[in-house]
Amino acid sequence: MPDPNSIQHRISTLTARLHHLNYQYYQNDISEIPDQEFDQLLAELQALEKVHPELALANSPTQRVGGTITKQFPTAQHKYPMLSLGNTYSEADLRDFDERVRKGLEGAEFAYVCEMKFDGVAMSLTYEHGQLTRGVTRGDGTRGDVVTSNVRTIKNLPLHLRETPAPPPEFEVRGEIFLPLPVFEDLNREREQNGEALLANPRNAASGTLKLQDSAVVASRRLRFFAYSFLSPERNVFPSHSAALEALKAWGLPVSDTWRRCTSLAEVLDFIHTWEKKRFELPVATDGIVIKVDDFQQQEALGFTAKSPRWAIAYKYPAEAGRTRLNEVHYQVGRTGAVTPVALLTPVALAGTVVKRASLHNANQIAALDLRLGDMVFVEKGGEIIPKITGVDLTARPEGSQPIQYPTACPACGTPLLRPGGEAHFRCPNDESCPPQLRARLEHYVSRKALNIDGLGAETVGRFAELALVRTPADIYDLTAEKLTGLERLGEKSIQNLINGIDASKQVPFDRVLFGLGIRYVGETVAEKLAAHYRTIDALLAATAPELAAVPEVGGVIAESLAAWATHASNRQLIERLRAAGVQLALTGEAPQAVSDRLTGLTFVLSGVFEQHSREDLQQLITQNGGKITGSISKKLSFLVAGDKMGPAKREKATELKVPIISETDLLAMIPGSTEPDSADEALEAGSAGDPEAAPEAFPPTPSGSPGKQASLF
Ligand SMILES: NC(=O)c1ccc[n+]([C@@H]2O[C@H](COP(=O)([O-])OP(=O)(O)OC[C@H]3O[C@@H](n4cnc5c(N)ncnc54)[C@H](O)[C@@H]3O)[C@@H](O)[C@H]2O)c1
Ligand SMILES: [Zn+2]
Repeated sequence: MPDPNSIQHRISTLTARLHHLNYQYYQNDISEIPDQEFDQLLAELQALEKVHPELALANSPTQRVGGTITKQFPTAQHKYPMLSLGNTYSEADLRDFDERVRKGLEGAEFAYVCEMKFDGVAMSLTYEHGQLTRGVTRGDGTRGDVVTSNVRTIKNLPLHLRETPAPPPEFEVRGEIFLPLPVFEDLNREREQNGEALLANPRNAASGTLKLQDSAVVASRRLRFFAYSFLSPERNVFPSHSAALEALKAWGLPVSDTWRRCTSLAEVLDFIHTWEKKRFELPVATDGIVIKVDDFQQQEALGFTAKSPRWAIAYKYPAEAGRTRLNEVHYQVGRTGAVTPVALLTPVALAGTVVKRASLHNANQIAALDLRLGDMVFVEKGGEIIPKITGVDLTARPEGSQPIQYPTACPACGTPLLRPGGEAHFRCPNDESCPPQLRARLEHYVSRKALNIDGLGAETVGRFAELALVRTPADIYDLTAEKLTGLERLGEKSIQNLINGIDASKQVPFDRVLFGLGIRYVGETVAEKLAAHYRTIDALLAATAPELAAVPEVGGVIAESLAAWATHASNRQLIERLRAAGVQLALTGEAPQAVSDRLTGLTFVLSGVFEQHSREDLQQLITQNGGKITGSISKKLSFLVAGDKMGPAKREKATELKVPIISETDLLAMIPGSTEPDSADEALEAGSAGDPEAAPEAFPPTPSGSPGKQASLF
């Protein structure tokens, strides 16, 4: 018997991790890991909770639908909860599902309906007397956001239904809102040209669009809808799901005609195999198929778990792999000089998109794969994540090919590259004048989490850099309307907006300015800690490396990097020019700034002694991220954060009330940035499409976001 303490620990770690991933996924439209990995973690938690139900935390992600509601829209209660779907990647699991259904129906005959699983945003629509009256998102499954005016802009969605056969006076339709693939590709092409980060997938794009407040903008985005379920207060309107689908179609609702009624598991598997490749010809992203028991009475007999129906399951297709030729390796230079190799491939269709580039991470990986130009390589792509090369087809290796020689000089400025001991990346040390480094630093300076200059996005500042209008952040403050007049694509209004934005950025607090300087390893959290500790840039730059290293959260590596930065004359000069421009280089007020609202709606009790942070620091972290500290343990409490030497009474009470008990590490895991070594910079440099910055202006990763991908179904 394994140690129950370690199981309890694993359960609480998994719980916190999954809560965090759900938050990122539904609120911010960010997938930190591929779906398949997420599903594995969830399956592990389910398995542990099954064996140790007494250790399961209240609120467990195995019991809850992932999304929540936002503050931007009115909300409404769902008449019938909008649940999730159990899912699997294996045919063996489908056999088990079939077995369970068979048992549940006690040998009665039954049929399935197989449908494509559209990868968009779940929507509940109400029709009254044939008129569309309401559109509500899944939200937390019980309540959702009322987004009727946005939904009304969807062109293939009828506002009035056809009357034959007569629709019931009131009913609900559920379905998926999505962005057609060609529209998505257009959008990304545009973004690429503008130098903006690409949207990871059509689901993010659809979800971001639906969260917009301005329906006119939503209308311009060409969203579409597919209906896949019918619900009504009147029972027995239809005998079966398939009959309902036909009626929906007759009323004029868009129903994808890809569905099929299957009378055996063999037919279901055949459907799965048929669509495995063919689905990429559809104009909509799909990530699997949904299998539902057809007969409504049988559905009712089978019922639901807390989270999903027992009469349906989703089969998800595994990450797509392909084989194509490696033509070239391109070397990108990032903000801190790190050189990232990117493979340029003969275009290959993979997971519904055309893949032309794949990440190679670093020189070690090229060597490990023994890659050669002209090789046929295997490329893999999960739903979201940037494609990667997983191997070489040695049988197709061109004759006389030579291992790829990693460059010894910077591809942009020619400076010999360095590879400090132990690091994976080669670096261009010419941080003072290597053009891509300068440009990336400017982009970082104006980015949302740094100075967030209105009217001056990454794309514009990049253009200014190319035109030699700006070289360093200080040059931004020398821009004037005269200097900008006459530039292409920059009207009078934009110029005024930009100048106002630059002016407003002088009010941005010191910690964000410090972050904006783009000093290696000084990420958001470290910048905050340093600003809080030293209060002024002068005090900070006067500190020695050992002094810096003594600040909580600031390790030796960060300290060395900062101290080295401070010794450069050009950096000192930059600071003086920013000072002269009026940029905040010292903390002013006392009140701690909100950093995020990742913990909004959550309450915490801290108890015991903590290892990594003082209790005060943890309290501050929680409040800065929107959470609340309360004194006593009640049923409503979201989490008890247990430190060393926590009193047994507290633990007992929390256990009794089923309040999840989490560790300091679990808490920190919910607040990204609080634990990461700030070399997360490296990941950003690679320009990943999974990058948190991937959804800027046009698709705000809404601070108080709304559910992205949602499950509905009934
Ligand atoms: N990568 C991550 O970090 C991360 C985090 C959270 C969730 N996820 C992914 O999201 C999934 C869970 O999301 P979910 O709860 O929204 O469930 P889901 O997406 O797996 O399944 C339910 C959804 O399928 C949709 N759907 C599409 N076609 C349908 C059809 N024909 N019939 C019925 N429903 C149909 C519905 O909108 C419903 O919302 C997980 O399986 C995981 O892969 C990933
Ligand atoms: Zn260089």
